[in-house]
Amino acid sequence: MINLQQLVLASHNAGKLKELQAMLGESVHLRSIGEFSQVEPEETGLSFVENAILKARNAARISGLPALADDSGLAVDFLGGAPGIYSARYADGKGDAANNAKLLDALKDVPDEQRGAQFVCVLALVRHADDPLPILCEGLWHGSILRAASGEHGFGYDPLFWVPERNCSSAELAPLEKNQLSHRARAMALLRQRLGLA
Ligand SMILES: O=P(O)(O)OP(=O)(O)OP(=O)(O)OC[C@H]1O[C@@H](n2cnc3c(O)ncnc32)[C@H](O)[C@@H]1O
Ligand SMILES: [Mg+2]
Repeated sequence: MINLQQLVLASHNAGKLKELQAMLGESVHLRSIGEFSQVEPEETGLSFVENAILKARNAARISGLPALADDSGLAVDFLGGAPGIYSARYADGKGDAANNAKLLDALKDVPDEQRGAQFVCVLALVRHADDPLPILCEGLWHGSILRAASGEHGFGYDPLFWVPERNCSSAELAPLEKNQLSHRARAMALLRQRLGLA
């Protein structure tokens, strides 16, 4: 059994922490790895799964507690799935605004019907740093890339991600709504089932 009262989130991204805590509810208290260390591990994996496991193991090692990691990103069809696992580093670490500007520029001549994309989220939960059996859950969210940013909620690429089922960008969704529809919500629903919380 995993002690969910003492679970560390292996992420330095405040947006993820807020969303994941809201999805888990008050019965699970997520502590941020930032309480233990400000050093971010190098994400050397070639897949979301590898990076999620790597981050979870690192956080468990540093904290001595079970750890949950979220590796996520945006896969754009026209770009062959890029930026993918490199989503956070797309504009060489210059941050969300630079990432979004680079994406808009890469797609500036691409017609609407070729602007499909999906958000991907892999959650990895390890009981301890050397856990041979991490729990892995994946969620996808299909949409397309807008021609200009729109909306103030969320984080990262949300202002550029068109949500066809709601006819707005994901940054225009209320946080509660994004947390029911998103890639992260889908991965978390599977994780809750696996943990017997659903
Ligand atoms: O690795 P940690 O510390 O968790 O934080 P990070 O921000 O570096 O996270 P990732 O390595 O998983 O990179 C995820 C990238 O994908 C973007 N992203 C992931 N989920 C998103 C969401 O729900 N909305 C918008 N952008 C998202 C996010 O902004 C990052 O640029
Ligand atoms: Mg990262």
